[in-house]
Amino acid sequence: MEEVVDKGKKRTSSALDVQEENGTSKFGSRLLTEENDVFSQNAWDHADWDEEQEELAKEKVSVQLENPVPEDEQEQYYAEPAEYWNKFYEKNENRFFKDRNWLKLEFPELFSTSEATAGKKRVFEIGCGAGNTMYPLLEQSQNPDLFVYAADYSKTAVDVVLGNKKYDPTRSCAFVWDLSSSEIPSEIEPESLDMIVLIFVLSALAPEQWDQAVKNIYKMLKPGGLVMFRDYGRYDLAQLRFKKNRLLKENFYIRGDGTRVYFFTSEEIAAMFKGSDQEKPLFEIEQNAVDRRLIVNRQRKLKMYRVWLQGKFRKL
Ligand SMILES: C[S@@+](CC[C@H](N)C(=O)[O-])C[C@H]1O[C@@H](n2cnc3c(N)ncnc32)[C@H](O)[C@@H]1O
Repeated sequence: MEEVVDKGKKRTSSALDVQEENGTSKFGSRLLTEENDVFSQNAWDHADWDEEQEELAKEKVSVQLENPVPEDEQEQYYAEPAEYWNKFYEKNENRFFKDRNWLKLEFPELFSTSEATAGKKRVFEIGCGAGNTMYPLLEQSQNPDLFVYAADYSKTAVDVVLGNKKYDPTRSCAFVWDLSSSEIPSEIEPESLDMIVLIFVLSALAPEQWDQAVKNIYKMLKPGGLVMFRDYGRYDLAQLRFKKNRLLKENFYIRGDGTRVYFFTSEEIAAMFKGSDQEKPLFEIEQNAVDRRLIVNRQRKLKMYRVWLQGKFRKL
């Protein structure tokens, strides 16, 4: 099992170092029952989050709020955000392909599309990066009628997907597309998809783009189609580690490599998928969970929390 540990080194944040932690069972099973045992291992699942932690987190965030990115520097991060991801993929070459044991455990519905008897299924991985969902799904697929689309607004990321020797145009299609754009991609028919995968991508959008993103997702899914979502939660250690002059807006930051990241609450996610200007909700929420893990640095006696949100939303 891969653990996230704080090596206590000084470093600048990058999109590479903040998104992974694998569990061997649903949301993990390393339970801390005796507080005195806290430094006896490196990580605990379902960690309690008490008032003291909440206060500490708020204090850190209030320092960040008082010291945002200088106003005259902010515009560049809104102007061409995909450029920073292009640089990220140029620089990191193959280091971003992750072995995701948790994917199948957390999203069995996704993998049910790959069963021999599943029939015609269409899945779309948005913000696909290197294809961290598409490739494992296709690799184990027994379903000749499964087709997987993958899109990213970073051309370099899409080139990485296309350049993978496992890329198979008879079973998949990768292309450049921005989730926040006003049109759905020409490759995809309205109401044609069974599932959409959003793993660590909504967090890269600016809050004013959420609405359009959800509209696009809604438009592409069949009625009854499912969204699989996993992303950063409020007060994740990656948020609390941000130093001064990295905050663009509340809970929205610029990493050292120029990529943007938002830290959500589950209430924000629920509101987003209900749809803002609709009386009738767009999606039924089947799961909207907080996955909180306590990460311990035994040497430095430090306690930190990873906080992820995970959701499953069904188009009504
Ligand atoms: C943190 S990475 C996650 C990549 C992949 N989903 C994974 O989990 O490995 C975020 C990805 O979303 C892409 N992205 C960010 N904003 C996007 C947008 N508006 N439209 C499409 N892709 C976007 C980035 O280029 C990047 O590849």
